[in-house]
Amino acid sequence: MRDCRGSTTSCRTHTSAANTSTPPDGPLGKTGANPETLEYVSLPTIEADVQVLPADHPLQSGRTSASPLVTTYQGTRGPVTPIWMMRQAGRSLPEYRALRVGTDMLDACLDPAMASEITLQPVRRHGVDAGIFFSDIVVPIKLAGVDVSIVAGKGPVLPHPVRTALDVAALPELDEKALAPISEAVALTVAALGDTPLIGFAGAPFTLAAYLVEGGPSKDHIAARTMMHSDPKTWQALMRWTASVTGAFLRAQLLAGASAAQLFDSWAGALSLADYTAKVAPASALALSRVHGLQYTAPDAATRTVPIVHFGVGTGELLGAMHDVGADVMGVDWRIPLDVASRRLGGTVPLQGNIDPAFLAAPWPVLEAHVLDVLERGKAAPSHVVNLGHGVPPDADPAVLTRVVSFVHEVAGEAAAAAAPAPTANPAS
Ligand SMILES: O=C(O)CCc1c2[nH]c(c1CC(=O)O)Cc1[nH]c(c(CC(=O)O)c1CCC(=O)O)Cc1[nH]c(c(CC(=O)O)c1CCC(=O)O)Cc1[nH]c(c(CCC(=O)O)c1CC(=O)O)C2
Repeated sequence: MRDCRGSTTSCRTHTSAANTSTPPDGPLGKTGANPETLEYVSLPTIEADVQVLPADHPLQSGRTSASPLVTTYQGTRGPVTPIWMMRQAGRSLPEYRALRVGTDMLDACLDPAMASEITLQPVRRHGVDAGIFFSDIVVPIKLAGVDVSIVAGKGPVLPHPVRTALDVAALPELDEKALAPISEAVALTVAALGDTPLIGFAGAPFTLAAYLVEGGPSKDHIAARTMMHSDPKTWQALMRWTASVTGAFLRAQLLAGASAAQLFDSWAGALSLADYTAKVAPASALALSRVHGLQYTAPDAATRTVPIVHFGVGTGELLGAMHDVGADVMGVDWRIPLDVASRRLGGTVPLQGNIDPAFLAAPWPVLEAHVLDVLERGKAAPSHVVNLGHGVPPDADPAVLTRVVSFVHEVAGEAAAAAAPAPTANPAS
């Protein structure tokens, strides 16, 4: 949790202890990258883009600042263990499938009324503790003017992969006015959500760059990892571009009313720790610098920043490095138990996760035992928001998802009741 109390002008990004030098205007702007060698020498110190959230923002007006999600992300354990699920909106819901008939995925993302309605569907149905904005990680790339589409059953496809220095130089800058449909959809959603927080999200620079270089989904991201090593200058320019568009996308969602942010580096698990730290982390820090400085006054009068979650798949070895780019909360996939993840993070970082999506189709007693195990292991962290270890599978049974949400709320409620002091018999006498 970053509490900017006492800070007059800025709240800086989290930086690594190794951060010693700050050469002016390196390849990532005012960062710690060495412009001579084009190698990152340390995590950058980047000045956050400071801005006080508008008075009617749900965090500033107090609608969501004391919600279970926000306070748990800030490290406080309350009587409710909040739960939401990645991909809670979308194909698992019949109401989504009905609404999407005849509308292309990216068109749906850019139709404010439709994106808002889809975001609200799982909140109404499941009673989750947050909405996740319905969009996609490639939306800001599309809004910048890059040719990208989402092919059903395959994922994002780019007919012109970005492979050379010229390709990178030709990438169009994102005109932030193009983000208007995103801001509009978020504003509509937040108005309907009341005191339930909305989470904004974006893809991290590496995961986006991997799509751009490969031209679509791939197993091992070998083309992207090859560019990283064989043409570091082009790689850095590409990472700078992706950091810029994705940072702007996330910032627009938060300014328009989202109460928390999640950065997805879904494919970072393909990287060694050394490559992640040297070639990727600085760009993720740069993207997050666009949202670190968004401040509000909390109910306890402290100046706080919007909570930021960082999530990746297969990133058990990278947890510390991914936290160091400036995350408040670490999302954990199903591969390592939460108590192990917490230990790796020094026991000080709020966690989110990590029900294995494979259990959703198991008989209820098997799923129930798994959820209880996740809740128990989550106690090792300062606080815990329940989620899946990755997205809801498209064929998941929505009734099972609702049951998991009620069960998590119930178990937490029972634990809180058991911990409360026993009521005194006949207090009047
Ligand atoms: O298969 C994949 O998950 C990756 C490829 C893929 C992406 N968008 C896509 C697809 C095709 C598909 O889902 O079938 C295409 C995509 N994005 C989305 C949907 C809706 C759905 O899953 O039914 C769909 C399927 C659309 C359809 O065919 O109807 C929406 C989406 N993507 C995402 C989010 C954020 C979230 O999960 O909470 C959200 C919105 C929130 C929500 O649905 O509740 C995030 C996303 N999109 C994407 C990635 C990259 C990850 C990866 O490539 O493994 C990631 C990050 C992640 O899930 O780890 C790219």
